[in-house]
Amino acid sequence: MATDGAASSSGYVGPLLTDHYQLTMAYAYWQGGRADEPAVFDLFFRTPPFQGEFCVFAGLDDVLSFLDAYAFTDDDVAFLRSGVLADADPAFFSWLTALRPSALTVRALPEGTVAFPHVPLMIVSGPLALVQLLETTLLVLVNFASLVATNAARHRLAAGRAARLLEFGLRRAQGPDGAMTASKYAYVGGFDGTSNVSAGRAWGIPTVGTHAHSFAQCFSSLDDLAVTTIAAPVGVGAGDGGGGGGGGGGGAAAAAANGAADGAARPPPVPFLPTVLAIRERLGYDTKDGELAAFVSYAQSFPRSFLALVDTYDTLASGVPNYICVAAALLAVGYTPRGLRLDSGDLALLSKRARGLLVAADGALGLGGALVAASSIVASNDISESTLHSLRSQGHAVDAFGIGTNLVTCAAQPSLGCVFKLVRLGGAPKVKLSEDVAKLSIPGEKAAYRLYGSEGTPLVDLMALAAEPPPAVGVPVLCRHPFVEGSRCLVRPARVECLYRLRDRVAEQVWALPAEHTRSLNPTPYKVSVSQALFALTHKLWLAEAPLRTLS
Ligand SMILES: Nc1ncnc2c1ncn2[C@@H]1O[C@H](COP(=O)(O)OP(=O)(O)OP(=O)(O)O)[C@@H](O)[C@H]1O
Ligand SMILES: O=P(O)(O)OC[C@H]1O[C@H](OP(=O)(O)OP(=O)(O)O)[C@H](O)[C@@H]1O
Ligand SMILES: O=C(O)c1cccnc1
Ligand SMILES: [Mg+2]
Repeated sequence: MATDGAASSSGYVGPLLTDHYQLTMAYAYWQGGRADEPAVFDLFFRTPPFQGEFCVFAGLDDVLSFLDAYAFTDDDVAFLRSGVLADADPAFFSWLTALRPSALTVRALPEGTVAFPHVPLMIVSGPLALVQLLETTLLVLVNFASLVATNAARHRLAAGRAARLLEFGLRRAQGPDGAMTASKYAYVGGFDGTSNVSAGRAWGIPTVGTHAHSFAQCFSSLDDLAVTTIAAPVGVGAGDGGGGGGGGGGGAAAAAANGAADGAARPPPVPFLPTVLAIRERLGYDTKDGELAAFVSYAQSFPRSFLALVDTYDTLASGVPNYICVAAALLAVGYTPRGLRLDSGDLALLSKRARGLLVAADGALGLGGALVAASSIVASNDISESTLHSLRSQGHAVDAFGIGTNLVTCAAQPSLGCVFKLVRLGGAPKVKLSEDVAKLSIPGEKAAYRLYGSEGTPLVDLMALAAEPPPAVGVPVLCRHPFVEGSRCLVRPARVECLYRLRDRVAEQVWALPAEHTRSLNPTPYKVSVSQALFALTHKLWLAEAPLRTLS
């Protein structure tokens, strides 16, 4: 994904995009002479989202852009002096403006890594007060990005590898920043394109689009057509205007086909409406003229990427037959149509019936399969992960799904609970205690490894102390449940992967996980473990730090 010139989704990202208490703590650390003590914080989640067992780590690109530019400006300082830190020693502000990201070390999973609970997604080391100041910003940059990337990956698992997935959520997202972040990280999570043109510009994500109901509504009869011809196709590959699914990039292609781009000599336009009407006659369709006129008009503008929304009036009685007439006429003229979009009703049933109509018309017109092959069926309308599972189990003929609201708003779970916890200070490991065992933090500066079995599938993630030697291939390593003493196993890895290194794209990783960890209903937990040394340290610290209550 291109990232140049698009440092982050939002203009708000900077040192003041933090919680008030981070600044007050930083001041107190500074005043107490502790600001520069070397500290290590882990950023991790405890519970995977969507009642699943995995999360796709995302947001690193935005985190690194934020850190690269990290510096308090004079304006920032003036604002803090006017309120948040009104009574602070002026020398603190000199310290604050001198802060630079070069004092930090960030170890992180690569963007798009499949991650599991408690294994740090990022480990940030540096002066205590500076790292503390980063907490909220890193969390806001990682939480939603990872949530939406995970949501996208789950939609991908539900739709299957072959389906094209198009993100249509801009109008329904949580504001412009939510929309931009969702478009960006849905792509990281495995979507193929977005309708969001600004995201296309910012990150090079392919943009796609069909048309809305309003376009069909604007035509009442065939008399609404300004012309009845279509530009003659020019050059080779007149019909190949890009990938299937939603139409993309058709405008330039159509302009060129119409001879509008450079004014160069073009062949004269060829008759089109008569061809469309002859096909309608031949197939014996009785369809709405206004809708047909709309499709003809759209095809005239986008002859290489014609994709029609077919449910404005009656999907099977009018929309699909009208699409067939225009698409077959495009084929007759020498273009390749793109497909149709269903946006209401029973999408399994309608997609199969639409495919049936396409097959029948293709046969009746003697097209040898060209109409069927060219015509992608796109479905939209409040599609969710569970709709995709249901459609798959029913059987359907959809080639591409346009998904908005449920994807970008993460309606099934609106937030991810990543946290940022101190695990080491001035050389000493630190824990945070909790009544809830799953909320205990694992102390110390850690390394993490993914251990693979002989079949190439991941078996377990192992956290160890950074100072420990890494596990070796073929050598059994004791993997202990971080919290449950009796739960442990010996793993003889066929492959050992250090998690804080470059990895494959997310799409491959989610499919590589055994299906029991990725199924949508009651998935089996993936094993996350700690080494014997880290287990011993964790439990020693818990005992040392936990107050011993006297009951009387
Ligand atoms: N075969 C199917 N199995 C399961 N869910 C489906 C199936 N077909 C469509 N859906 C889903 O059912 C819901 C249908 O919603 P609703 O009844 O509000 O739409 P509609 O009446 O068909 O269309 P609209 O209200 O946009 O005109 C959508 O979430 C859609 O994705
Ligand atoms: O349903 P989503 O997954 O959010 O996908 C985006 C929706 O946005 C568009 O229409 P819109 O919903 O604005 O109008 P409509 O309901 O009349 O189709 C499109 O036709 C989809 O239905
Ligand atoms: O291009 C489309 O079909 C589209 C784009 C955004 C939202 N709904 C549909
Ligand atoms: Mg809708």
